[in-house]
Amino acid sequence: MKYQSRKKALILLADGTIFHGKAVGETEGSAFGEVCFNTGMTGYQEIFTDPSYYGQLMVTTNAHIGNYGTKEEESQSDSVKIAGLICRNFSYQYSREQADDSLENFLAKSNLIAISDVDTRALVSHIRDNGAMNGVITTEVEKLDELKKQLAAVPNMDGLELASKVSTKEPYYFGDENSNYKVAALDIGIKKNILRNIASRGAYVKVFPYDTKFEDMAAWNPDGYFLSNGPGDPEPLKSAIGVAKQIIEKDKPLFGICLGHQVIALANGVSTYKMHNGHRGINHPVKNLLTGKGEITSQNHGFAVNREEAESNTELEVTHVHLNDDTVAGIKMKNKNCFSVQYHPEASPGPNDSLYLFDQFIENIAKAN
Ligand SMILES: NC(=O)CC[C@H](N)C(=O)O
Repeated sequence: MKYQSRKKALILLADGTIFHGKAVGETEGSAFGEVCFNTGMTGYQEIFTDPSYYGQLMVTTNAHIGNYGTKEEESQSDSVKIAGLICRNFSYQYSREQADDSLENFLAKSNLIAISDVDTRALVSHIRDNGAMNGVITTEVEKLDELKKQLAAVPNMDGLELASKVSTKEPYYFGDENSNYKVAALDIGIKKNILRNIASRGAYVKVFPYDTKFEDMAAWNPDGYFLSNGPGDPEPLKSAIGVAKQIIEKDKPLFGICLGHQVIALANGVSTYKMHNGHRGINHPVKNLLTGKGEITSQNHGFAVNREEAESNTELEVTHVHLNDDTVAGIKMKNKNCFSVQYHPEASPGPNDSLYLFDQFIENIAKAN
């Protein structure tokens, strides 16, 4: 066995609770962030590279992580985006013919701090009962007092703007320029599989940096607009909220996913709030109130749209609800070409029940043209 005497490691939570573990491979150092957990049994590479997780320490509840290696095309962005990994059993060996690397090498390329052999069931129960909180994972177990001080200075996710940390610096194109339609996407943390899903339905996408003005997007003359998923609190995203307001005012086809959905709600004067614990997994049940059908969805969010405000807003209709806790899972505007969902129809990872939403977006664009 390669790592018989692995270094001691631990996770210290903001409330002082400590869980012990061991360093993964050559991992050394400390990583701070908001501790959150994902219950997906597959899709670790997609999760680790999803820009929405920027600044978060990821606890994977599946008992085995790494056992099918990694494969370039499964990454949802150009690098690992989580702040650190906490897992139960880390597999140094992998068995999948198509894999092109081990998870250990994949994470090492990003110098990610990862710890394993943690009692993740106890840790998840603690977070579920006490709510989302910051933490630090470390191999510097002798520096506990210093780490406690540093941890106290880590900002709370509530109120934190993070889209600027993951957004593209320059606009870029995705798809076939001879497509039927043009979609302008505001990158506040976009996942690759969203781009694939829009492009494969006959739209050429231009991706714009998070702080692009509406006029600069409109100058490309797009047929529709897209607001992406992304990390952090939606509330500080004043520029994106302004862009959404202008798209809505012009009644251009607009679709938003997750952070983009929250931005659309805020553009309509509906507030968002930090949840006790977010939804992160690939088996979240949602009901489509327009069709009465259920869908099993991929989710990853720690904020949500205020349901009472959304329901009493005369411009809006709540179209989807989360069946576990009745939170808002989707909205549309009654008299505008605009809709959004809190979850991830592009999956990656997760089920494909909700792919119809991309078809709907393209139909909305077609109707408007
Ligand atoms: N996946 C996302 O877009 C997440 C949105 C937002 N950062 C939240 O946690 O609620």
